[in-house]
Amino acid sequence: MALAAGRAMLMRSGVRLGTQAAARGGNGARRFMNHRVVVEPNTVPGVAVIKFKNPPVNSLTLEFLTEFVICLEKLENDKTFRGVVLTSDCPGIFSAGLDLREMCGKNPAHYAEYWRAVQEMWLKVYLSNLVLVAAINGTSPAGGCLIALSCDYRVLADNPRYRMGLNETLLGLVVPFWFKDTLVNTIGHRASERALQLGLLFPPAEALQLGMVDQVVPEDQVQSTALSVMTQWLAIPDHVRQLTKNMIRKATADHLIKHQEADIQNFINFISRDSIQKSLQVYLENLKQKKH
Ligand SMILES: CCCCC/C=C\C/C=C\C/C=C/C(=O)SCCNC(=O)CCNC(=O)[C@H](O)C(C)(C)COP(=O)(O)OP(=O)(O)OC[C@H]1O[C@@H](n2cnc3c(N)ncnc32)[C@H](O)[C@@H]1OP(=O)(O)O
Repeated sequence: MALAAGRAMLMRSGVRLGTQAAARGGNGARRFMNHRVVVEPNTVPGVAVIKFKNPPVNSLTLEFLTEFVICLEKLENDKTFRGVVLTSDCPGIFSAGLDLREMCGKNPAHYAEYWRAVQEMWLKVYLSNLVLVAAINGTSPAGGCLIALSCDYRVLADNPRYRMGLNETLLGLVVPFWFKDTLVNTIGHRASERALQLGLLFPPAEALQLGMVDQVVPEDQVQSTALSVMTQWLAIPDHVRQLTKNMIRKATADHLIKHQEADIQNFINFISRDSIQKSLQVYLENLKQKKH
């Protein structure tokens, strides 16, 4: 169902599924390539590595979200895969979060389509039957952080330039309740109150201390650590682990599922306000200015 919706979304946004290519890597492994998401089976049996490849900053465009959901769905349906490592192909950036241009100067129909894609991506990641390990090899604000928080385990590169957190208030945005729930479930209520209101982005040592990530390792060991953690998780039989994960996460996901349409309407109303549009434009302008 989500796959069909995703395909329709891709068609609407002009992305041709026929451009997906399959090739053989050096180790003979099959390697699926979309435009923006690369899926590589790994040397660890049953484990794939998804690399985000939406340069320059892996922002979560509608096309990216659609490809990502389709990739995850394919891996879930392929019984040879039990775990996935999520990482980035863009140096120094895991994901810059939601694509600000998708939320700026568009019409309500576009905002509705975009927000549904964000919701569907989160539900797919958060409730995945696969073991998901985030190998966070770069900065990950807001929506990028949400993806990592929705995985089962997080390994972050020990680079003081990398920051992680939900910084929505710094953009003049209110954090969606399910982003908030995901953070609270990870770092607890009090730490979330402070982090969310101040829009804090944490360097690795602080992210570790807060429990936002599970491990901080040297940058060149992020993926290998994620793969060895995966081996530990895969030692548990899938069905008991999946039932346990579902038991823990279901209430949080159901909260969004129950209010999905209202959440879309709230998003449209909020993002369409002149004051919010101005804030986003100023934020984008500031990103440009800092280059000069
Ligand atoms: C009451 C009801 C409430 C209902 C809910 C309502 C609203 C909530 C809605 C949404 C929640 C929002 C979630 C989000 O994820 S918002 C996005 C947050 N992301 C950020 O703040 C990151 C911004 N980017 C950066 O800080 C930096 O770009 C970087 C990631 C640290 C990388 O820095 P670097 O110096 O390497 O690159 P540049 O800054 O030069 O960027 C290159 C290029 O990319 C453009 N860009 C960067 N980030 C984004 C983005 N998120 N979306 C779109 N485009 C982005 C940047 O502008 C540059 O473009 P250019 O054309 O100038 O080359």
